[in-house]
Amino acid sequence: MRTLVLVGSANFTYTWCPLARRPFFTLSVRHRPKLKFSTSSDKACRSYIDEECDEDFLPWLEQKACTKISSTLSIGKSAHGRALYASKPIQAGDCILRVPYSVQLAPDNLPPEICSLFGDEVSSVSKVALLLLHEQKMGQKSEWAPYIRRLPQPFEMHNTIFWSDDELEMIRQSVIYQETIKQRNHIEKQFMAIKPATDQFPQCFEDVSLKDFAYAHALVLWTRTFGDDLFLDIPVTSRAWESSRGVSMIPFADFLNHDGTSEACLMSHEGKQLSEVIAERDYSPGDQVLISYGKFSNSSLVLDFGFTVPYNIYDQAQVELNIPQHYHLFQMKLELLQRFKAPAIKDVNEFSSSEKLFTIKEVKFASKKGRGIPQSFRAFACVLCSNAQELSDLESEAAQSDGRLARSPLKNKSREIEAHELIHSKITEQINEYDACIKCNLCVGLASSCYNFLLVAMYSLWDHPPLKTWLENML
Ligand SMILES: C[S@@+](CC[C@H](N)C(=O)[O-])C[C@H]1O[C@@H](n2cnc3c(N)ncnc32)[C@H](O)[C@@H]1O
Repeated sequence: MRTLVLVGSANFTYTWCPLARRPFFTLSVRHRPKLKFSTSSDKACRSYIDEECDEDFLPWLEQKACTKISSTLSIGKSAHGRALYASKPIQAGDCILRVPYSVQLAPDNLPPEICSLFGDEVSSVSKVALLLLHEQKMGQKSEWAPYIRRLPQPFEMHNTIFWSDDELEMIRQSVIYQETIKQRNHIEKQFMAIKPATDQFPQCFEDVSLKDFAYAHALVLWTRTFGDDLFLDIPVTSRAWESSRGVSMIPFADFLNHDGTSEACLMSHEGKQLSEVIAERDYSPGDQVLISYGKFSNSSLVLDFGFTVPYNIYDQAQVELNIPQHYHLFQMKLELLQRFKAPAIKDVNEFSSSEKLFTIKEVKFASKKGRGIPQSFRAFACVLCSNAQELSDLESEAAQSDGRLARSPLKNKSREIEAHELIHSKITEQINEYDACIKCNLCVGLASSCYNFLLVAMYSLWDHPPLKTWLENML
C-alpha cells in the first residue's frame, strides 16, 4: 500500500498568468502565532492560540454585528493554517457560532453604481471577487480591513488553476486536468466581462490584473442552489459559501478546517438571517473544531480548495470505455448503446458526464452497500463483447424490462467473463497510468488516492459470484 501525501504541502509555483509576481492582498501580513508559555493549568489548551488574530478579530466582528458570534471558540494555528479551537468545554448539540448575514460579504455589498454596469454574464462569484479587490484597494479605510488582511496570500493557495504547466502535466490523464483548463477559461471570460465596468472606476480597480482577479475568484467560486428556510451552506471554494444572498464569504466561520467524516456543517437560516454551526460531538478546551465542507473526493478538494485528505471515503475514479471503429458490429453496437442510454447519475464530485465515462467508487464490503462498478459500465462492456444474436437478445430484454441493457448476467457465461475482463483491462490500464505518475514522485497524494479506489473498485467485482474465483486468481 502506498503512502499518502497531501498535495497541499507541495511547493507549487504560479506560472499561469505571465505577469509580475506581487502579493495579492498587499495589506496582508500573516503573523506568526505568538505562543503562550503560561505556567497556569490552561497552558496546554491555549498554546495553539493565534493571539494577534484571536484578541482583535472576534471582538471587531461582534461589534460590527452588534451581537455575540461565539463564546466557546478561539482562533488558532494548525498544520492547515488558521483554525478554530474550543476555548471552553463544548457539548454535542451546542450552537458554537452564529454569523449574521449583515457581516457576511455578498454581491449586494458591492457599490450599486458598479454593480449596475454588469450584465447577466457576470456571476455572483465574480462580483464577490471584485468586492474583495475593491476593499483591498481601500486599505485601512475599508470597513472590512481586519478580515481582508487575514485572507490567504497567493502562495498559500494550491488550487490546480495555480499549478504550473509542468505540474498540470502530471495529472493530464485525470479529469482534474480538463476541469482546471475549463476553470481558467471561465475566469478569463469573467475577467473580460467585468473589465469594461471596472475601467470606469480606476480609483477602485486600477492595476487589477487577470492574476489578481483569478486569486480573488479562487477565494470565492462556483454556485449551487438550495431549498427555502434552512439549508446547508456548501462552500463553493476555499472560503465562500452559498446562501439566498448568493455566494457569500462568512468571516470567522471560514477559519474552520475540513474533516470529511465530520457530521457538522455550516447551516443558514433564512428566517433568522444568519449562518450557524451546531457541534456534532463533545469537545474539550484545546480541541480543534472541524466541519465537513461536503462529500468531496480528493479530485474536487484539490481543484476547488487546493488540498487533499489522506484517506478520503468520497474518492472515485472515472474510467473511459469506447467502441473502436474497427470493432465487430461497430454501428449496431453504437446504435444500441445510444438507444438504451443509462440515465445520467450526477453527484457533487462528477465533473463532466459522458455515456462513455463511468464513475467507480468505493464499496462497503460488510454491508455490500455502494455502487462499485456501475451497472452501465458492465452493460457497455457486455455490448462491446456480444455477437449479433446476443445484441438482439440484449435489445429485446431491455425493451421488455426497464429499458436498461444487460440487467441480468449474460446467458453465455464466457461472454460475461469476457466483458469483465474488458473492464479489468481498462482499470488496469488506468492504474498503470497513475502508477507512472507515482513513479515520477511528484504527484504522490493525488495519484495514490486514485490508485486506492481503483483497486477497491476492482474488488467490488467480487460481488459477481461466477467471477469471484477468476478474480481471486488475478489479484
Ligand atoms: C475555509 S478555509 C479554512 C481556514 C484556513 N485554514 C485559514 O488559514 O484561513 C479553507 C482552507 O483551509 C485549508 N484546509 C482546510 N481543511 C484542510 C484539511 N483538512 N487539510 C488541508 N488543508 C485544509 C485549505 O487551504 C483550504 O483551502
